[in-house]
Amino acid sequence: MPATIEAERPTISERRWSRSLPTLTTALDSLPDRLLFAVPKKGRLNQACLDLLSGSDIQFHRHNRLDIALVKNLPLALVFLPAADIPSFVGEGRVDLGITGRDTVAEHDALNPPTETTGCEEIMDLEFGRCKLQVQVPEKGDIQIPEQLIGRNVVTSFTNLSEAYFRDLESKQSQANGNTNGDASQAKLSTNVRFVGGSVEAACALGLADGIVDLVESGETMRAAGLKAIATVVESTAVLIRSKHPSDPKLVNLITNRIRGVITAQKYVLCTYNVERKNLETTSKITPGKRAPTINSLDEDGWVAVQAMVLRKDTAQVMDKLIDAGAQDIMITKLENTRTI
Ligand SMILES: Nc1ncnc2c1ncn2[C@@H]1O[C@H](COP(=O)(O)OP(=O)(O)OP(=O)(O)O)[C@@H](O)[C@H]1O
Ligand SMILES: O=P(O)(O)OC[C@H]1O[C@H](OP(=O)(O)OP(=O)(O)O)[C@H](O)[C@@H]1O
Repeated sequence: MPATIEAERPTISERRWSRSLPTLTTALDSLPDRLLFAVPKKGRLNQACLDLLSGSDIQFHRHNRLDIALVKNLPLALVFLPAADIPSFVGEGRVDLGITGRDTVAEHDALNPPTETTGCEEIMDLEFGRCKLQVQVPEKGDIQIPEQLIGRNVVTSFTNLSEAYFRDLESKQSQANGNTNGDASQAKLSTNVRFVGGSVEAACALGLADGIVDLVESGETMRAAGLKAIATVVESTAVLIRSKHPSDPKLVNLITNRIRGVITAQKYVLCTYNVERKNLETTSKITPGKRAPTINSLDEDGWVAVQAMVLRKDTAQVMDKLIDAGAQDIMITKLENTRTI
């Protein structure tokens, strides 16, 4: 059950609809008039996605254990799926829109290269869920570079990306050794890449692997397991993706604009201050705004009031610089929502 979105009482037709739902597949088939939007059902991206839907005024009621929710105020249905499966559903056009990690899209594409009609199109970087898929080895071991893992055991949940990564390494090494017999990239992989679904970091200590390929955010899990990173395979954040031919492109645009508005509001704050007109050129360079700062005259001769959007992460530095440039009465206001182009 989503924690931050307070569920409203379902309508009678929604209750009937959910009672009549035997499986997810038949449910999807019975929703021809609704755009389908996949969101991670659990895990690291789940809560941020629910917050994004709430900020975008996408109202829904999710019944306990049910992986589909009808949206009350738009012709949309949410489908709750494991993050790693979302690129397949979107890429094959079964679902129109989705939010997942860029790493999962890359993992899908490594096995199913996009064609003119299949594959996912990235609409927007959502700037949360930032992490790196990295090659890791025991900190105290003898392996220092990924080439030393060639021909050895590697464990991961990202087998397609890992195989592609080691295939590339093997092919480069083979060329460096002067091997020109045939296409090295088609040769059998000598590195043994094996799949595990979770707790990948335990594989080296348990003797299952010489190295792993796993996600790193803070690095705490990696260090706690006595591992160190020696290479990065992919850098990832959460992304909004769409299928190549969504059922309702206009609605896709509307949802995209709403989500972009929420993301912008999270990223920026509104900075207002008063400044003497003679210092305005300097302060405008500090706060150029997204397009240009808004400037209003003050009732006091020679003074103006300025408003501009500032990146939230730069707020303290911008305020320091404004003070040095002669600005006064500086205020920072949180943005609830935005619609900018
Ligand atoms: N430590 C992390 N920090 C930031 N983002 C992460 C982290 N781990 C995973 N992610 C992102 O979240 C996506 C989903 O990963 P997660 O491990 O939450 O999935 P899950 O397997 O569905 O959930 P769970 O691990 O709870 O079973 C990843 O593909 C990645 O994009
Ligand atoms: O660098 P950190 O901040 O420590 O995060 C990295 C960990 O997060 C993910 O696992 P998760 O906790 O989602 O569980 P899992 O091992 O079951 O996938 C990932 O697989 C790492 O183990």
